Amino acid sequence: SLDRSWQTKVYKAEMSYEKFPETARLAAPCPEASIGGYPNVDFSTNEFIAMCDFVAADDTQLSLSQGDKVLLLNAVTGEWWWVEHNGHCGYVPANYLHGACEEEDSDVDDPWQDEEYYGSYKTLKLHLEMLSDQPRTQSYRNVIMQNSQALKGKRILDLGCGTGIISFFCAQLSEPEVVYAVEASDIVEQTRKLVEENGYSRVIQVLGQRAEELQLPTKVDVLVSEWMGTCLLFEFMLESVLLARDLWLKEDGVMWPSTARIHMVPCCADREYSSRVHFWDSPYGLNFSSLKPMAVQEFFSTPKPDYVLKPEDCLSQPCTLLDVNLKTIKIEALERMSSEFQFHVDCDGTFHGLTAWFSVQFQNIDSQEQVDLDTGPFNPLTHWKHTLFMLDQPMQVRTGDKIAGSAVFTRNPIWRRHLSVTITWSITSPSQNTEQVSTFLHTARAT
Ligand SMILES: NC(=[NH2+])NCCC[C@H]1O[C@@H](n2cnc3c(N)ncnc32)[C@H](O)[C@@H]1O
Repeated sequence: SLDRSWQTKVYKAEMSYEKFPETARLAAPCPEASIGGYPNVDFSTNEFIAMCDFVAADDTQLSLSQGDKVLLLNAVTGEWWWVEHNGHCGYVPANYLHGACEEEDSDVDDPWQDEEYYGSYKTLKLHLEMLSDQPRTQSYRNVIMQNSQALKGKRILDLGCGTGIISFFCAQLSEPEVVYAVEASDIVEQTRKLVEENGYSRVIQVLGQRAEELQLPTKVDVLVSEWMGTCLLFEFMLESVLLARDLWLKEDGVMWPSTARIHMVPCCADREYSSRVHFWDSPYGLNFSSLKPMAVQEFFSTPKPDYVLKPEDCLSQPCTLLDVNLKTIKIEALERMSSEFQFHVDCDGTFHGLTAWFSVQFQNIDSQEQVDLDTGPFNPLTHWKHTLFMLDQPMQVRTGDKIAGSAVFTRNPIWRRHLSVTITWSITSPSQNTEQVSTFLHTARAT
């Protein structure tokens, strides 16, 4: 029979390895690292911080609130650690905890990992990938074309301009008074040359600095930026955009994108599950199935940021988890964003995981229309692809079943470009009228 109890899984979305692989060395391994074989946990300090609330499921576990400091007494397994907090001891899921440092600021000397981050944008690789992404780049071009009249004589800030493509669209398709093209990585030297060689030096002013240090002669009418990362938020460049908004956008100024949404859908991901887990059943006729739990742990405790979801693998209509208004959202709201969801399964199949993607909308200046860039499975694929959150244990679901729960996006209190996603869900069938029989934590240790 189908296990109907609540499941919770914390995915630590430290998926930056593709972008700046050096991050791996940031969590310096230490001699004790052999405890339970965690490659990246720094045991030199036994103080850890709870990265999000944890509700004990029984009296052997210890409830914590986000930010609580605990003492690690025994890293019993990769999943459960025996810790002490305010005189109480108990088990806590290891991946709810982040290595605290004695002096908060000294050990974490680069919480934004800016060296790796801007280092990854100084070469052409990522800029080629972004410029080659037609749906992405064409959306910005369409917005500027549709607002060509409204942009006449306006001051525009293009934040994180990269090679300057958005600034070029503004100068080429309209007649703004000025476009401030701001770029912190070394690619900016090339951008300066491109502006010169394309004859836009009178309109486009290239500023080689971080948005955080930006000094402009006046406020601007339009703040346009392509800041979206995997799962919308990853990299948290959004914080820089909101900072620039608060400092340099006029009261009645326009944000492009104007709104941003995260969408999610339950899906079948049989190929992914088979190739990583069922593989161990009988490689070369041998029984390696005892490795399956380790495979689930290793491959499914972080989201897969480059998944391509096919429409036919969706098990229900998608839902919108977050809907952010970029003119009004406050920076502190980014620390923790949560949302309930409810999916009505509309086809029989295997529920392997949940896939997320984002869409952004650009509000026209002089009309109600808007341009929509939707990176989801029903639209042309973009370089962001989709983000797959795999369950540890797939479940059979049938038409009419309901998958309900919540997703919490928790920004990493220490590594400021990272986030964790905690997904809690339960499945109920029309035939079954049982309430949730128990709440148990299904966590996975992230590397
Ligand atoms: N959509 C994304 N995920 N990435 C595409 C835009 C990122 C571009 O903005 C630059 N960039 C990112 N943050 C900043 C900042 N705070 N100040 C200036 N440039 C920045 C970065 O160097 C890169 O060229």
